[in-house]
Amino acid sequence: MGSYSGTCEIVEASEESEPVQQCRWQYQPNSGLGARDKDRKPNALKMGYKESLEDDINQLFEAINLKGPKGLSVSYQGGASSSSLKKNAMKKPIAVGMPRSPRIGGSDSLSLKQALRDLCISKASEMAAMKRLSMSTSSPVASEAGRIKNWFNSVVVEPAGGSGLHRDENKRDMVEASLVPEESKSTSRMTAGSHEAPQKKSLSQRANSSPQFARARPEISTDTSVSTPTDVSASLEVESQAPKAELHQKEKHSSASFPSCSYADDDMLEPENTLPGSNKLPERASTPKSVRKGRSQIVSFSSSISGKRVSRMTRNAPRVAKIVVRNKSSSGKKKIKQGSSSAANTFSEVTSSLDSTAGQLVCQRCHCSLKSSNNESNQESVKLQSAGISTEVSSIHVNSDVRKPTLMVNNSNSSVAAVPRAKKSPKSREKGHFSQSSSSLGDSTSTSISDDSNLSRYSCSNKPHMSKDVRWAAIRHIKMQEGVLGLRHFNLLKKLGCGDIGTVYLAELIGTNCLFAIKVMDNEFLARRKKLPRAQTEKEILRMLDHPFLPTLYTQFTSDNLSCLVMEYCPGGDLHVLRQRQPGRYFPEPAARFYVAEVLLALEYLHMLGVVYRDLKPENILVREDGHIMLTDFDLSLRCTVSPTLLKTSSNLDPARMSGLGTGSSCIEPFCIEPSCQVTCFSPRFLPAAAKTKRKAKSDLVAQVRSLPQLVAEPTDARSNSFVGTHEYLAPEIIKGEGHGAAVDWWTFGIFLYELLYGRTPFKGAGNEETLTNVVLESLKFPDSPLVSFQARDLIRGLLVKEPENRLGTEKGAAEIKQHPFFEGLNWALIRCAVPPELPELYEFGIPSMMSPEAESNYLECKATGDHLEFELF
Ligand SMILES: Nc1ncnc2c1ncn2[C@@H]1O[C@H](COP(=O)(O)OP(=O)(O)OP(=O)(O)O)[C@@H](O)[C@H]1O
Repeated sequence: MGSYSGTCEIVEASEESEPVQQCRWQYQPNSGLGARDKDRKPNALKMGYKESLEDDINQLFEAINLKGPKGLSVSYQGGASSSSLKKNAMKKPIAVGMPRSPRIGGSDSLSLKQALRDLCISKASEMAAMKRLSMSTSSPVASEAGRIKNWFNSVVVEPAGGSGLHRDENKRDMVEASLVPEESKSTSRMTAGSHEAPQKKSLSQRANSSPQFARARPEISTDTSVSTPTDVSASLEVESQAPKAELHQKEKHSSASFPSCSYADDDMLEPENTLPGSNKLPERASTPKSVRKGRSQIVSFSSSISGKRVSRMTRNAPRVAKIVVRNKSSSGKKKIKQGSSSAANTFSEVTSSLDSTAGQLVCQRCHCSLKSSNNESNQESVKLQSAGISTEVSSIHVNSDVRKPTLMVNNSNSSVAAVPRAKKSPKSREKGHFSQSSSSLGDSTSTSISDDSNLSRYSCSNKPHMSKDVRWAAIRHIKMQEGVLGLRHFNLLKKLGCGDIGTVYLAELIGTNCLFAIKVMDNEFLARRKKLPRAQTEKEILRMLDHPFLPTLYTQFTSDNLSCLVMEYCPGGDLHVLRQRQPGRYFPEPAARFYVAEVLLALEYLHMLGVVYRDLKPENILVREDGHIMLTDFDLSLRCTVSPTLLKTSSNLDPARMSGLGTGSSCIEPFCIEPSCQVTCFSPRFLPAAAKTKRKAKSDLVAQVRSLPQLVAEPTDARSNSFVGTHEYLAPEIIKGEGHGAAVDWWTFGIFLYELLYGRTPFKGAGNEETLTNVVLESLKFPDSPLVSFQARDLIRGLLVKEPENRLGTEKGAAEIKQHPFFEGLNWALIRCAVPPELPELYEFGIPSMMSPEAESNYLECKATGDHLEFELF
């Protein structure tokens, strides 16, 4: 299947300024327990900056206790003393059920501390808004952001002197208030808009010229997105002057051989076909099978459409942008899936024999150990790192009693790979698959130059949710020893998959037992294909992320012109593969609800960081070992500025009440799991103490929440004309070239939910053209089977509104969607503790089931000769 390389790509300026952390949350040792762990240890939550966590928690508990039992819907045993709380802070996973379930795991006892901790995790999105505020000081909208921030501070932030806990709570309150939807519109501005204005105009004209699109054409004002280039902190580079559409097609090679992979030669990458009318059009990449995986990137509308209504429209229009349609071949997709899926196998094997060393990292270079300050928590910290729950930061100290890590299967040399395992796989197979020679890598990367000269910038200090992950310590340790980190310090165990801009490997940081996913990108290749901006975009976005459902970037460096991103490894395969393995190839509704809910939180967080994701699809959602998700792949994302916009002031609010001081509340507990409090558990405590009944409390709460000042902190007005995404997931406004913004993510979110529930996307046609035509013109239909609830269908209907301005989420962001009845009963704050849908055994994702014997033997063969990895990467 072809893939087109682009000349009209996202070129986003790097945001070098380090975001100021206005609010952080950290987790104490022993807090890292997987969602499935039955025996949870007491967790201590630290909120705020430096204050003693235990003190704060204990104060909070005492305060709660003093207020009497009425507010506590979660039982804890042993009273409110700190010791008893610790003792009884055992927590069972909370089940996410269908909407009819009144509460999640309501019968289970919950750890207050655990709940608080997870509440904080779940509030990462709100924190992102604050982070974004602080980052936007240099943007043209800084003054507005500052004004709102100041206003907020004056209204809700506790005066100086408050404890860190209070301060944090208030910030949560503030952000929560911002999530309450209300009528207004955002003043978010997309910094790159100006670059795309010419294209936008022409594409709009083109779209308008097509009567077929008249009824579906959104009424988007063309003057909403243009900003001057000087505004641009992140820009789009569009070759809008070219009166032609140039399409570069690339066949994605996904050889099963390791480590060779991925990129085709130039001829295959950039075929250019000249069409009449001086327009260069691509050779169509219309193999229906590949449509699903194909992604179109910055393409003029006609690039892949010929004939039919859609193509007529586009052909009538002037071509102003180069076209880049990337279609992954079916074989390529399969290969990628193989790689992705096999990750689980690798993980199982790598971890299968490592229990004994799980709690201790042994450096094989200097024979010292990377020992957690809390040995007990060490293993669990690793267990939970992929789940986004942190434990104590490991300290590094020499340990004369060296514990050799369990030897990994390695058929090449003495390279040893061990890993603090997250979960013991019940079975281990595929011995001998991890044979990449570290020495060969070392040879090939002898000129490693660390990009990450300021490693501390990417240290855990900027990623609170992963701050206790031992991997930070492992990286620091190697860096301290070697000075710079390079590819030679990693033992590449396995290729996980190939993308358009790089290849992802499972890698062990040699001597540390720590596994990472390393994305390796050839800078020369990227430069030749004009894909450096995409790589840069991905890198910059990854650096910003700090969320349980998004990947953590540990470090980055350049080795021999190979740009490497060292990320969190996600062993569970992706949702696309997982869906295929479901009976009927669709997910049961509770499972679908779980996945889309976590994705929604990730999208919300991204939006608050000023990132429009644009490429949502099951393939980009990896499943962690614990069953929670990780949204990946940001190279097609759009970065824009976000200016939290005050939708509604509330002059009649008492600031003291808004700050949550001095009033009782039926929702005082941040760990409340009452469905009726799912939004308000983060809201200020302002309900009158006299609220007797739950119903009364709820109605009062709703009324008072409605009276809160409200902000929208998502980029509701961002605009781009790039043609990006995957055909079946493309929003109508992208296809029509009328400019798009964050609403495209809500469209794709609707497609995503539809696919999970029905096993297919709603507008899929026989080929790309038909699919695109259907997206724009066909009305949404639901199959009779499988049976899907009214709430789910209603949500999909709200999301798949063709006019973005009328689409659910467009005006007020994720908050609108979260409040849909489909999610009723789901406690967003505690979803991180919910029991994920059952996963097949990890090893079942592996190579044998996905790869032919022939391919597998090639794979092994190549691995054994992987001395020149760098030459075989691309
Ligand atoms: N952190 C990770 N853990 C495990 N597997 C990963 C991880 N990141 C990526 N992968 C696997 O590697 C494959 C390639 O990822 P990559 O992001 O480079 O390509 P892609 O998803 O096809 O997107 P693109 O073409 O835009 O780069 C993915 O399909 C995924 O299966």
